[in-house]
Amino acid sequence: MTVEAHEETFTFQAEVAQILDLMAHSLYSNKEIFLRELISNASDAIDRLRFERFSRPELADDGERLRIRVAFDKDAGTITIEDNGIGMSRAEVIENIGTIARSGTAEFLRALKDDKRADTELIGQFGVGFYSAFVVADRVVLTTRRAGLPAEEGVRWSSEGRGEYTLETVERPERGTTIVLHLREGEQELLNEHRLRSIIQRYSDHISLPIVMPSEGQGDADDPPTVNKASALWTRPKSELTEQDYRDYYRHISGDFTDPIAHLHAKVEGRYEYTMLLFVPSRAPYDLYAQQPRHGVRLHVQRVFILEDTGQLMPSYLRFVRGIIDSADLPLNVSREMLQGSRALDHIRSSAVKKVLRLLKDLARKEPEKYAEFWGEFGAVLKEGIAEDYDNRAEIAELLRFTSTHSPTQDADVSFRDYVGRMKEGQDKIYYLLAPTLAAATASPHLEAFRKKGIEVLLLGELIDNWVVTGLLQEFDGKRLQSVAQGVPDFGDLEDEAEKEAAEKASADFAALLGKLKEALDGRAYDVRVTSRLTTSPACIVANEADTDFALAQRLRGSGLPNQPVLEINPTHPLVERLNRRQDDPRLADWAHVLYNQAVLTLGARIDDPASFVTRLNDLLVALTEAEQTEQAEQAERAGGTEQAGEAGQPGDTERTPQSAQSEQAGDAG
Ligand SMILES: Nc1ncnc2c1ncn2[C@@H]1O[C@H](COP(=O)(O)OP(=O)(O)OP(=O)(O)O)[C@@H](O)[C@H]1O
Repeated sequence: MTVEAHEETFTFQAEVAQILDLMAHSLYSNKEIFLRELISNASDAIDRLRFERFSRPELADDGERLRIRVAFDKDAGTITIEDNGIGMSRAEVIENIGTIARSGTAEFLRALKDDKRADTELIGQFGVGFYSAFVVADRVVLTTRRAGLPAEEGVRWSSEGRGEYTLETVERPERGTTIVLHLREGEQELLNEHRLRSIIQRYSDHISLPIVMPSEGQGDADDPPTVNKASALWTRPKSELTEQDYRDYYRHISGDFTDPIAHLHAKVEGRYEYTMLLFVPSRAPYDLYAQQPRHGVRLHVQRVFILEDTGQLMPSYLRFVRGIIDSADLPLNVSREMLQGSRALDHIRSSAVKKVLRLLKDLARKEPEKYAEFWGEFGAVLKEGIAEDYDNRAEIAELLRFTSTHSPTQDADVSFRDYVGRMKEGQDKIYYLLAPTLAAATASPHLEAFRKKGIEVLLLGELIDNWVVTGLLQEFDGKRLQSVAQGVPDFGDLEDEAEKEAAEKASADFAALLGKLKEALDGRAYDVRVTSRLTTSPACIVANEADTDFALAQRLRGSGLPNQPVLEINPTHPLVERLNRRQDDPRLADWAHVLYNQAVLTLGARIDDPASFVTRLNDLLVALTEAEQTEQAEQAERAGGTEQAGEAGQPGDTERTPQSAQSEQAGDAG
C-alpha cells in the first residue's frame, strides 16, 4: 500500500537557521565528529526503545538484533546512518529536528561567539548534535517511523540546510531512523571504508550496541561485520581499559570535549550489586546554574539504559558529576516513581555520594593544582552541600576552600584544616568575615586589629557562604566560627592585660561622647560604642550580637544594613579624639553622620540619603578650608614681614603627620 504523499515545507526558526549556516560555513576543525553525533543519537534511540518495551507490550522484543548500521555509496556520494530504535512520529520530527530551537541552541550560539575557535567540539554539549550533519553534507534526508505506529505513518524530512525543510508522509515498514548524508563537494574522501571504520573506532568504540558496516560493494546480503567493541565499557575489567577509553566514554555521555579531571570506576558486590562509572568534569557546563540543570548520571539496570537522573542518583550539590550507575537489583521495568523510596537505590545513592566525596578528597591531597582547578569551576556548587547534605557535612567541610587574610592572591586556597593547623597559640576560634564581595571583604576595616595581631581571617564573599557558616552550626572540628563583624570582638587570650585596660579606660573616657553621637544619629544606630578592632579607620559598623551575621550579609546585597547596626568608633583616631575633646562642637551632628555613613559605605552597603551625606561632608570641608585660610592670615599677621609670611604660607610643620595636621585643622574648623 502506498500512502498519499503529504508534503509540506517549513521554515527553520531563526536560531536554527543560524546554526545550520555556521555548520556549513564556519566549522572546520574535526569535521568527522558528525559521525560520532549521529551514532550517539542512534544509540540513544535504541536505548529508548528498550526502555519503552518494559511498559508497552506491543513493542515486545521481535527477535531482531538491535544495531546501528553505517554504509556509504561512492557513486551516489552518500553516507547512511541507520538504527532500529524508537524512531519519531511526524510531530516529534517537527519538534526535535528543526522548527523549534532546542534549549541549548541559544547557549551554543553564544559559546561559539565567545570561543573564537568556532569549534565543532562545542556541538556535543548543547544538544544540537544532529545539525552537525551539515558540516559535511549539503543535503540531509532523514526517514523515520516511530515504534508502534503503522507502516504508513513514516516521515521523510529533508533539507539543504538553508532556510527551510520539507516533511512528507511515507511508507516505512521497519521502525527506526535512517539518515542519508549527501556529501558536499570536497568531502568525498570520507567515502572510504577504511576511513569510516577508523572514525567509528576512534569516537564510538565505547557504544555498547554493535555498529555494523558492510564492506565495500557487499551490501547487506551477508551479515555485515561489527566495527566497534560493542560491550558496555563499565562492565569490562578495569585492567583492560585505558585512560583513553575512559576519556572517550566521558565525551560520549557528556558531550564535553575537554577531558574529565577525575573518574572512578567501581564494582560493588554484597547486599546490593552495582557498578558505577562516574566522572568529575574539568569545566562547568553552561546550565550549571540554570533553573533546572541537567543531572549527569544515567541509571542502567542490567546494562539497559533506564533513565537520566533528575536528582535520584546524585544530590543537587553534585549535579556536575557525569556517568552511569548500573544496578543488578532494580527491576527492569522500574519507573521514576518506583525509585522513590527504593531501598536499593537509597543504598546506591549514598554509596555513590561517599565515593565521589572521597575521590575529591584524594584529588585535593594528591593533586592540589587540579583540585584548585576543580574548585574554581564547581566550588560554589559543592558549598551547597553543607546545607543540603547533613550526613556528609563533615566530609564536605574538609573539601571547602576560601581566601583568607593570609592568602597571597585572591585565589581560594585555604581549607578549614589549613586554618586550624596554623591558629595562633591561645586562639580558640576560626574567624571569618562575610561581605558582599571579596574586594569589600579584603578592604574591610573590621580586619584591622586582626591584621595587626597577625590573626588569620577567612574572607567569605559569596552568597552561598552565609549557608556554609550557618550550616556548619558555627563549628569546625570543635572550633567555633566567629564573625569579625558581629558583637564585641573577643580576642580571648590573644589580648594582653594592657590592651584590656586601655579598652576599659577608653569606654569610660568616651561615655559622654557616645551618648551624644547616638542621639545625633537619631535611631539609625542601634548602639554606639568604642572598639579596639580598628587601628587606622575612625569607625565601622557591626551587627549586634543578637542579630545574625547571615541576615547582615543577605541584607548587604539588598538595601544594606543589619537589623541592629552598631556604630563602633576608634578612640585612638585623631578625628575621634578631637570630637571627644570638643563635644560642644556645633557641627557634632554632622560629624556623627559622616562617621556613620562612611562606615556604611565601607560595608559595601547603601546609605539612606546620599545627597544629605554629601552636603554634610562638603560643609565640613568648606569649614575646614575657611579655618585654614584664617589661620594662615593670622600667622602672616603675627610674623609681620613678607619673608615670614611666605614661610607661613606652606601649610603644616614638618613634624606633624598629614593625618594629625588634618585633624588639628579640622579641629579649628569647629
Ligand atoms: N536516530 C534518532 N532516532 C530518534 N530520535 C532522534 C534520532 N536522532 C535525533 N533524534 C531526536 O532529535 C533530538 C535532537 O537531536 P540532537 O542530536 O540535535 O540533540 P540531542 O541528541 O538531544 O542532544 P545531545 O547531542 O546533547 O545528546 C534528540 O533529542 C532526539 O529526540
